[in-house]
Amino acid sequence: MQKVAIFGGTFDPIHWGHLLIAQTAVDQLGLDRVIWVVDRSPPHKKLSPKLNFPYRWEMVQLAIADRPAFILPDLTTHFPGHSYAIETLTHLQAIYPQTHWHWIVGQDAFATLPRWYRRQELIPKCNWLVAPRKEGSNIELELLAKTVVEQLATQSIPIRWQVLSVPQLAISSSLIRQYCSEHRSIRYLVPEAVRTYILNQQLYQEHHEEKI
Ligand SMILES: Nc1ncnc2c1ncn2[C@@H]1O[C@H](COP(=O)(O)OP(=O)(O)OP(=O)(O)O)[C@@H](O)[C@H]1O
Ligand SMILES: O=C(O)c1ccc[n+]([C@@H]2O[C@H](COP(=O)([O-])O)[C@@H](O)[C@H]2O)c1
Repeated sequence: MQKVAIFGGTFDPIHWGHLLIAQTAVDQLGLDRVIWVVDRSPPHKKLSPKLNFPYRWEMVQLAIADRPAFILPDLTTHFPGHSYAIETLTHLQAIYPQTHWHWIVGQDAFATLPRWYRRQELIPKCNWLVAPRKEGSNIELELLAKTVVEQLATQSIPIRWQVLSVPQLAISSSLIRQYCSEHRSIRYLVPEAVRTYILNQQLYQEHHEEKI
């Protein structure tokens, strides 16, 4: 059985934090590959307006180009609109049989797991790899995980999960967008190819975050 992890996100844009998490998962679990899934239009995110999907997809492709173990499938023909995690997993299971599945999530996304669509089917099918997101937050993450596990237990959903031992980088896509809009450098926050792409395409020149 090969070991594969799915890493889904908006990636608006992809940054070094994402890449470090994926590489840590490969090393810690001995994964054969990580499949990057760029969300077209995540309904759970109310930020506005998201960069068009093709730009976000292209930046992920640039960022992972030198890593054969990182795969970016083109799911647009199968899922032209939004797709939920369970639909993505079911689709990939057909392409990669004989696979032990993992799913990479940051601490904040992990907290929302008890509300994901068709979670009764999805959650038991994967080993959940959780990346801490707040500095010095080991205790906080333990408490969060306890809450998540309890919430799932009340829904009779068993979960296998583990923490990724990743050095925490306080980098977020929103920070990159903010820096761009303030004409600050994003060097060392994103891979060079991504930085050049953002500059050439003049992305994130205006700041549109909604306070919700
Ligand atoms: N620095 C980080 N440390 C740990 N997890 C992260 C980090 N950045 C992103 N993630 C996780 O990666 C996944 C995809 O993240 P996403 O594409 O939404 O980026 P983001 O930086 O969280 O974006 P935004 O700032 O717009 O909310 C999510 O599960 C998120 O929790
Ligand atoms: O399938 C769902 O119901 C679902 C609900 C919330 C989040 N997700 C997935 O969680 C991943 C991280 O989400 P985000 O918002 O941090 O980019 C991404 O792959 C989303 O598709 C999935």
